[in-house]
Amino acid sequence: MERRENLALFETKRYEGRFIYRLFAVTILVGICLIWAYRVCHIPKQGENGRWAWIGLLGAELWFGFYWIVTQGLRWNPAYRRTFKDRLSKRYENQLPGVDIFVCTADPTIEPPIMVINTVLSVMAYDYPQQKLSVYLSDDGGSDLTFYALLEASEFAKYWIPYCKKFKVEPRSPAAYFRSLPPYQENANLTNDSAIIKKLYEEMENRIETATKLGQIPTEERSKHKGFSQWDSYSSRSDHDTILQILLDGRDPNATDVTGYTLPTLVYLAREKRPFHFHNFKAGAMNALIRVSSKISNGEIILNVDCDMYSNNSKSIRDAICFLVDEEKGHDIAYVQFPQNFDNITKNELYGASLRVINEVEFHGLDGYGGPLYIGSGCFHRRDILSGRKFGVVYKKEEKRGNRKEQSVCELEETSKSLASSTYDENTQWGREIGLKYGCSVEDVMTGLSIQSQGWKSVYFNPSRKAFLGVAPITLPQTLVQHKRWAEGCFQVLLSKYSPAWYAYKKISLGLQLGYCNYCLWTPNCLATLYYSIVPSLYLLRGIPLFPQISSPWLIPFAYVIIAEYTYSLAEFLWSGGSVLGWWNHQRMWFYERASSYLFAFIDTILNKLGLSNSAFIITAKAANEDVSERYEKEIMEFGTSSPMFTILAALALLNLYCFSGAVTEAVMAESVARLCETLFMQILLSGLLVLINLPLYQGLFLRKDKGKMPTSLALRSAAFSLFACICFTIFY
Ligand SMILES: O=c1ccn([C@@H]2O[C@H](COP(=O)(O)OP(=O)(O)O[C@H]3O[C@H](CO)[C@@H](O)[C@H](O)[C@H]3O)[C@@H](O)[C@H]2O)c(=O)[nH]1
Ligand SMILES: [Mn+2]
Repeated sequence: MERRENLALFETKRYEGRFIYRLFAVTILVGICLIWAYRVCHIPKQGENGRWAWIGLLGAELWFGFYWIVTQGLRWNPAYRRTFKDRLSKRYENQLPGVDIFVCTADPTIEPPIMVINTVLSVMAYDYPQQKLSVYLSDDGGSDLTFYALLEASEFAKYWIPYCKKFKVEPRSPAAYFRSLPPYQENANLTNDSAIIKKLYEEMENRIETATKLGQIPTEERSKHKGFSQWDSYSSRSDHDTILQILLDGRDPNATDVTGYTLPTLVYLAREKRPFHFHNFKAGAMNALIRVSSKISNGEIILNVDCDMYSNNSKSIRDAICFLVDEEKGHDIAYVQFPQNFDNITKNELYGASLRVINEVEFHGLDGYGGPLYIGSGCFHRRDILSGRKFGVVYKKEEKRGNRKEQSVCELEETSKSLASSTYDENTQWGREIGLKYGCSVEDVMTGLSIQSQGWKSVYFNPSRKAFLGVAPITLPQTLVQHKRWAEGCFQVLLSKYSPAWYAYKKISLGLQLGYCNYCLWTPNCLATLYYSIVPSLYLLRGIPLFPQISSPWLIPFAYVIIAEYTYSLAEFLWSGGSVLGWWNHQRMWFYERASSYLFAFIDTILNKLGLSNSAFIITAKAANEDVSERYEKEIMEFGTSSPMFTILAALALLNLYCFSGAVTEAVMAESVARLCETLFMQILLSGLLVLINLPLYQGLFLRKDKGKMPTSLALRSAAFSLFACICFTIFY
């Protein structure tokens, strides 16, 4: 017999080089302490120039140093996982758990139905016993167009799934698969099967796109399916009954694909919406899905994906199950989170949307301390834990599916509908102790933290063939708005009952607490960043030094920390598979997010706490017009709209341009370049770097003519504003 270790369904490895990293981190910490010491020892005396600016810098540097320590929780102890799917098949092939897959969509215009059903098809075609698979589409848009597309998909699936199995197709989203075929196959070399399936797909795509464009479904299609009658009582997307339709029933012996094999169950759900009942965004949708699916398929495992995140790896469901059914270590694991990757990232990732370092470094770090955050899409959960099972309570395998067998599809639909009513949650524990948490714009992070705080572990699995690919935002305003929602949500978590800073204390490991805080403290970063990007530059304009002179030994810790940290961050980025220019673009986004998204998130969270505003969920667009897409492909920054975020970014960029050029001109005129460099070197460097990183913004303000440039009114406004700030400062200081 094999030894027990050889039979484990997964293994965990620690990163070998972590000791070298730790040594490096200690030297940085020494540098940081020396910088603090310099600030404290050299505070200008009362009445001397720059005293308050100096104290402010001390505050900013204390913050940055503290935040740097927090980020160490993500790098100190990374873990890497590997699964053994062959062992899983050998031991469990006939007793694999049922898996319910939830796909969420919310708006047919910014989440086109054709994209949604490609995701649905990709998860229907998982390499998994089909009778154990159920796919639910939750449509918060309540759109008959999306329903129509799903109906089409349920027909196409009968050809697509057997085709995928026969040819071991990857990826199993038809659109992505046909895109991935090399061009020469386009015409001659397509096998007969491929040609047929491609034609079927294109015809379906055509019908769906036409309907979407016209905004209505052909009458004959409408009359073909009784499901459309549920829209008769529909008045608007925020006011309608529950619409529930079991399109394919896995129990039905006639619901088979063209080769006679069972198809997965496929369900369309638009939960009830009423104008006077708050629907809690995605968390509300997920909770309705948990309840409805418990009646219909009651799969032990739940996978959630966003409607744009198709499965790129037909095996990942088995990977996840290796963790959850492992006899020795499996029962402590509540969820398995896969990274979120995107298939529309350009070479140098202009908007830093790849989440590269988070995926390749930081989440492995979290995994070393008890497991990653739950970040929504791409996460496999145990149903009973989401439904409120507490850690330590012995799991009783209850009778599955209840009396489902005796019910007809119609009965089942009718009895399940009430579970998706808009008032179901009222006066229940849903949204609090059961299901996903309400009231936070990152419902997932808060839910994951409360699960981990009970004692459960989670697992991060990052296979080399990416498990899920989605659509990243392709304009600057979309990116900044998405980051604002994330930052605001994470800050809400910090201030909530489930705060990683106090609630989780001693419930999760210190490393994991730091890891959570790293994200939960994104928002307050805006203050120190704004301070650092404004004050030293203004003082440069007045010629007042705020950093050590170039000949002073105190410059060494500054130089060391800056050079070592930037070199490390570049190395980490390259190691994660990025390019040098990609890193540079990331640095820009780092600055933009802190100076705008996080600032607005900060203000909104405070207002929210004071009861003065409500946070909304602004859904990220997944489609764009050709003009915008073209500029995205060329990596030209897209501004386009007038947003208060841009006013701030533009004002900051221009302020630094004035200060930098002002200082340089003065030095050249007074022929005192050497003296200037000696005393103000760090400030020149800082504002010079800010000018350099803002080059695309200056172009957008003054040089470009296309539709993606900054609006002229905004350019004038921010130019005037920053000029005014500089003049006031020089005159009145
Ligand atoms: O009222 C709503 C609003 C949104 N959604 C769905 O939620 C998903 C995420 O929305 P998206 O606009 O794509 O937000 P992202 O910022 O890209 O989403 C990330 O961040 C969210 C908040 O943490 C997570 O829920 C997601 O899974 C994660 O991919 C989409 O499928 C939407 O259709 C709903 O179902 N109902
Ligand atoms: Mn998304």
